[in-house]
Amino acid sequence: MGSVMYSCVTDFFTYETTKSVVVKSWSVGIINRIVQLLIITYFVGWVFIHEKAYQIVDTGIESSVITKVKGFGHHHNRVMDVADYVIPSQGVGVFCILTRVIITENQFQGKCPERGSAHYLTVHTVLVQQPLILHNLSHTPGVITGTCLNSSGQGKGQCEIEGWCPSENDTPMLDVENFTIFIKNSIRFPLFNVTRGNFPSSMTAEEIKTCIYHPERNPFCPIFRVGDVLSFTGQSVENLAQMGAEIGINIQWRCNLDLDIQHCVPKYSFTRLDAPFATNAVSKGYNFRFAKYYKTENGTEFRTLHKAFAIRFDVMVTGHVSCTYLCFVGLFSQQILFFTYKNGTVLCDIILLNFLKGAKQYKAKKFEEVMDFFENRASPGSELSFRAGIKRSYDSGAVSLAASDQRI
Ligand SMILES: Nc1ncnc2c1ncn2[C@@H]1O[C@H](COP(=O)(O)OP(=O)(O)OP(=O)(O)O)[C@@H](O)[C@H]1O
Repeated sequence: MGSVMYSCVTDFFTYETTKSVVVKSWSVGIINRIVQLLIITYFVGWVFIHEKAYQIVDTGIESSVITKVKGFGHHHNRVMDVADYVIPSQGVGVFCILTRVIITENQFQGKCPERGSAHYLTVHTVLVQQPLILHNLSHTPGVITGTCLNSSGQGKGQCEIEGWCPSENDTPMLDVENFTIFIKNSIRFPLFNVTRGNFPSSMTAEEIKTCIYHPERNPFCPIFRVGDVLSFTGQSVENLAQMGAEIGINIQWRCNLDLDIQHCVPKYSFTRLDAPFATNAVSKGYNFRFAKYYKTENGTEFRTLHKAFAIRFDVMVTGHVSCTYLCFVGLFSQQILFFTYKNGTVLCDIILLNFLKGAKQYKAKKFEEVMDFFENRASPGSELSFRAGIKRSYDSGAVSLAASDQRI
């Protein structure tokens, strides 16, 4: 029993290491060195210097965006505020600021002339010729009844529609240039567990209320003037406001964690996202309709229809974080344990082959010298030497092997 225990313990306290065979061959040796040189050149030149492989890079980012728009505008002698011209009003990352609204008040169900000009006259022509088609036309504000109103007697006039009356009429509005947008963006790089906000935590309420973003003078102010944002896109502000548009506000986080975390700051850029349609003949900008419904005292429903031209802002966040391996290990010191475990065998080999009593014998076992069979055949007696196989002679420290003339 005792001897079994003893053998278990001695079996447990063992160390395993790999055994290498050193082949002294010109041909294989040259190929080996050339391949090694190519691999080292590839790693140093391409992987390390060009691709910066000594850095850990991650583009995964978690982000949250909150917005708030402020400002006043005049429309039909009424002062409009944020509740009137920002949709939705909850302060999300994608929101619309109305720049022009066609308001058609007090619409009741009934029959009335369709408003507008040339477009609807064409419809009227079609009406006379093919009445059935008209029930399927989606661009009329109601169902066309087939009756022609206000006719000038020359085939021109207005179609009668059945639906919400009166139908909408074009009127311009709002000057949005001086509205301001507050953007609150918080991000996290999950790989490194680093969190950042788009304005300094030391910023006071006074500073935030008085600052306006400018790429050089005030790059970290989170308040953006609408007129500035539109002009940063390089587009005509009047055109954008007139027809509506989609504007991208990109917040780019490019952080190098080898530097102080204070250098991890946002960079803003602005683009017109619907630029490919800007010069189209149709659908140049962005607009939509919505209605507010009411009831009269006697219970009849009526509504106010809004056709809104709006600038839709889309706040997008992108991230790129880098860090060298040393910085990574510094951030995650528990990783060092794994690193140490992996490199434990290397350390043990160094001790075993250089510092322990009998290091020479261990080396002899670990590195076995074999002479090249074909090269050795050229010299007399060498075949025997090869068959004998092996000479295990090592200098202490480096693995230097000497050919043997010993024959068996
Ligand atoms: N669009 C904006 N333009 C200018 N300043 C703004 C804008 N939106 C918010 N702020 C200011 O930024 C600060 C932070 O806004 P936040 O909405 O978090 O606080 P608040 O005190 O509830 O804001 P509010 O002044 O709307 O009541 C406040 O001082 C606020 O006045």
